[in-house]
Amino acid sequence: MSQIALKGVTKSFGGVSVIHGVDLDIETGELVVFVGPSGCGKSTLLRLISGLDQPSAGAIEIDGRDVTRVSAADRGLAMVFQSYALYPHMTVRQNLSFGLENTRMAKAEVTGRVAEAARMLNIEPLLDRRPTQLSGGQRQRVAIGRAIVRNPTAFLLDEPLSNLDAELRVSMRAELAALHARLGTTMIYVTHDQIEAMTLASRIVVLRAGRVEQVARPLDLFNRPANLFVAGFIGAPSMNLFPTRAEGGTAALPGGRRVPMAGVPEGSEVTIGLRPQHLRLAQGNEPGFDLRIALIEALGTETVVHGELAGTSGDTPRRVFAILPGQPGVALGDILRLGFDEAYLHRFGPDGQRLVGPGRP
Ligand SMILES: Nc1ncnc2c1ncn2[C@@H]1O[C@H](COP(=O)(O)OP(=O)(O)OP(=O)(O)O)[C@@H](O)[C@H]1O
Repeated sequence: MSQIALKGVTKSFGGVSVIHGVDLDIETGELVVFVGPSGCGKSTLLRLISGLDQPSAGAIEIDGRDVTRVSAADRGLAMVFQSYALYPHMTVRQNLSFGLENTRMAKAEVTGRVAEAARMLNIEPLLDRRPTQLSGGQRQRVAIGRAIVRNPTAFLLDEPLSNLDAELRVSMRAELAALHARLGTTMIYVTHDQIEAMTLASRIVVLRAGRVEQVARPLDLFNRPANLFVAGFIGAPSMNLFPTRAEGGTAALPGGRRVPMAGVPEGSEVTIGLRPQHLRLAQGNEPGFDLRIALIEALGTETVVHGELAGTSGDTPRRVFAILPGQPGVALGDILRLGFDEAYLHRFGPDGQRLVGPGRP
């Protein structure tokens, strides 16, 4: 039995439908991350699970109990927001204990839980300060501490790190991963940050316009995107997608190289995907396609090349990204011939869904 289950959950605001029949099962102890473009419904879905909003149709179950009409306070979940939402007039200690005192918990129990959370989050020296006397990272720790002391069934985190600077995000990300491993409590986490999603998640839920596009473990999502949307959304820079046509069991890529494309009707419009990191400088006479370099991002460990397909006709030349290892010594305007291994090809059918079959992952 899943711990948190969404069954046909739908949400409309003033007649406008924003969540369209979402089904989702989350197991105990998972860290599930919601990702998707701005406005796709990540926060709305989290608020529906938390009980801050009510679904228009469908049901939400926690530990087998239908909680669809149960108030947020009685669902046993704890929410952590991007904005921290700390009480400014209270000390850190009071911020941590306030919610528990309201439940009439015994004082000794409250003190014990606050001390344990403060120790876990390394905020013991800050207990007598007010939020204005804390850095952003410290405030976020307090917000997480306030969730921990409640000993919730699950944590719901809405972009908890997005107000922090880049360096702090990285360290807080590691702390959150360690915290999750230590507590073993289910977490549902909304983020815009793909690195956060890839590194933290047990499974990622990719949403688009209020619908689930794919639910999978991070590397499965990267290696086997279910459709063109997920292929283009996961991975930065994005997967290169080449629309083409199936002819005689093969399909042509720019530059003329033909690759196997069995199992689709002759003449179908298909798409071939190649990740930037799977393109490499062609060896000898190896067939490939020619890219004119339009931009170079030299990162030291790797070089991201933005190229235009040489010989592309029409007004907008096709952009192709390649990630080359190290510092290959390329210059703007150079023409590179890029090759690839067929094992790395992604194939999508006329409906945009991944083509799977013998010999294809
Ligand atoms: N209270 C509301 N009233 C009306 N429309 C709303 C309300 N809350 C959200 N929406 C709409 O629902 C859609 C989903 O919003 P939501 O905030 O869940 O998206 P999101 O994926 O979290 O976006 P972002 O990544 O930008 O935070 C949007 O079109 C938004 O405008």
